[in-house]
Amino acid sequence: MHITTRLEFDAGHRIPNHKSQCKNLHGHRYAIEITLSGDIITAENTSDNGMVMDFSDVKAIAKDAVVNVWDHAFLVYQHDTDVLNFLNTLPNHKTVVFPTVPTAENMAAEAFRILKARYQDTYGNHLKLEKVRLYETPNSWADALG
Ligand SMILES: Nc1nc2c(c(=O)[nH]1)N=C([C@H](O)[C@H](O)COP(=O)(O)OP(=O)(O)OP(=O)(O)O)CN2
Ligand SMILES: [Zn+2]
Repeated sequence: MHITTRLEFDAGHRIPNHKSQCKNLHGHRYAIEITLSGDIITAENTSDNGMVMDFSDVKAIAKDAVVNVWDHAFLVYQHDTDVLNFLNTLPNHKTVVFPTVPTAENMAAEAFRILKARYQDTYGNHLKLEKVRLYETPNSWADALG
């Protein structure tokens, strides 16, 4: 069985060296969809009975590990020196330094890497992170698969 839940957040970024307008500082209302696989839990008289994982627990983990970290932050590539130096002049600015250029593809891959270890199987139901889908706009997204 597969389950998917979706969260949204706002963040700024730029793609240095982009051939068009994405080299400018700008922001998106991102959406992230988390897909897990596992057996349906059959544990009578428990809150999780009939679920792969409670959606609220799926979301709580994603918020804690990724969404709250990236929300209202500026995501900057670690080698984008001009922007990084500028952001470092702003007191208490929420800046997230990315190891890769913060494209939808790299953000999906980074979220997958962070979240993979966070979804732990507590009922022996073979819980597994299958996919992270990262929407940069309503029309464009990237999938990171396990
Ligand atoms: N493969 C990728 N291509 C592009 C990415 C990306 O992450 N992966 N990112 C960008 C820019 O960040 C840009 O902000 C988004 O580009 P675009 O889709 O052209 O933006 P629109 O606002 O025009 O999107 P609509 O869906 O048409 O509203 C560029 N390319
Ligand atoms: Zn963009």
